Amino acid sequence: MSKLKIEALTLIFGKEKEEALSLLKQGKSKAEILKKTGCTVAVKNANFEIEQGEFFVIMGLSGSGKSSLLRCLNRLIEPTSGKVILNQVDITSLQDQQLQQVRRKEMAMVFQKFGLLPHRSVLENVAFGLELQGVAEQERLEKAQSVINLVGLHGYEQQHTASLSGGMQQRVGLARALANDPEILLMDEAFSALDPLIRTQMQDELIDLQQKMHKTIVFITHDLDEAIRLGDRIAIMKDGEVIQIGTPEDILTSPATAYVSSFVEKVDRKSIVTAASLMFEKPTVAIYKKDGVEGSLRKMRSSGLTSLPAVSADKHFLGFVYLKDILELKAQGHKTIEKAILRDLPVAYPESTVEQMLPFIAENGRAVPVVDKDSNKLLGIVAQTSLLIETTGACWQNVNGNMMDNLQKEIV
Ligand SMILES: Nc1ncnc2c1ncn2[C@@H]1O[C@H](COP(=O)(O)OP(=O)(O)OP(=O)(O)O)[C@@H](O)[C@H]1O
Repeated sequence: MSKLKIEALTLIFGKEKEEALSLLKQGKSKAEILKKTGCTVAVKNANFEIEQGEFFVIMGLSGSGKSSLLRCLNRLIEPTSGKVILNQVDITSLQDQQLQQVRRKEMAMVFQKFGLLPHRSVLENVAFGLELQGVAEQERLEKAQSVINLVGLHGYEQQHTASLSGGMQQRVGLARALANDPEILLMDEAFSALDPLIRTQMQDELIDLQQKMHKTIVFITHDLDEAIRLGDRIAIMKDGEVIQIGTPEDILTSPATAYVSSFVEKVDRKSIVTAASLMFEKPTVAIYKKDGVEGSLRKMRSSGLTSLPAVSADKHFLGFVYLKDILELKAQGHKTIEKAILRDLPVAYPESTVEQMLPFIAENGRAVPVVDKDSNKLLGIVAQTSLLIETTGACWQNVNGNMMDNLQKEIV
């Protein structure tokens, strides 16, 4: 069951919203609508669901509509059309008072510009939201103290926020949002103003916090590296449209458009792309002992590969077999392949990353066997070419994609 469901959400800025909306429905572009009506389509027909406890990142360049979309989620901006369904309730239909409740209890927002009260102490800032809600002093100070500890601000309680560094101020902003114990955290470019080192540290801490607290987080960034580090899933926006939603690996390995490809080309994929997305899932190219020397030669001839994995009758990975060794056995008049199986080779698992598979790059170009961790059954093989291409950062879509297709055709 989804925590948050966004249905056909559109946001238009400007006076002629109705006309703009109807032009949008006719398929007119953002630029055409701006020209005809003077209205800006900030969000165009967004549809997606966010799961309870998910870290959901919305990524896009400046002006792509991220902040507008985020602000529609708690109705800081009223959507022009569409629904935002939180825990099965459409919050676009709520009256002011109920909406206040949702904002206070269920969603909290953390901004890039920290929005703190500069001349109040850290403790007072963190307790501020609770104070607005009329929570008694003792209780609010206790709650504030516990989140202060959680975000690593212990010892800074009495300092004025104006005297703190950017990173520390952002922690105060985060603590203030957490003080209400909201179900959902909305974070708008929360770390963008921070120095790179502090930013990475804050990202790590947020991941830790998320794991401890199981909050649902909607996080906006214009930085794909940050999106990939943080997101369980990433939504990529362009010109008000969500053009792709997927896990970081989905987005890196199957970019939906040329636009997304152009982004992902620059990303270091080694720690993200896994064996699961690189492997041929057809261990039909594997050799069984019963194939013997002649059967092995036939499989090698038809696959065009000079080394193939050998498996037992129930598909457990045994080792690799090389063409030259099989030819030698044939020359010696052997019928069985037992002596040619090169055993005790390292194996990869579906979740092994390219980085983890780098030591497998062998001079002789042997493919990497991918096995099930529990059963040791062969699931597929990753070609050395795939590993090399991922490692050298060549354009996966253009080079590897076609090459893999061709190889796959040859093998099947
Ligand atoms: N209050 C407003 N009035 C009119 N147009 C607006 C308003 N706020 C945003 N826009 C326009 O809506 C579009 C989306 O802007 P938005 O700020 O949501 O994008 P963004 O991806 O968050 O960008 P940034 O990272 O720069 O904040 C842009 O074309 C922007 O100019």
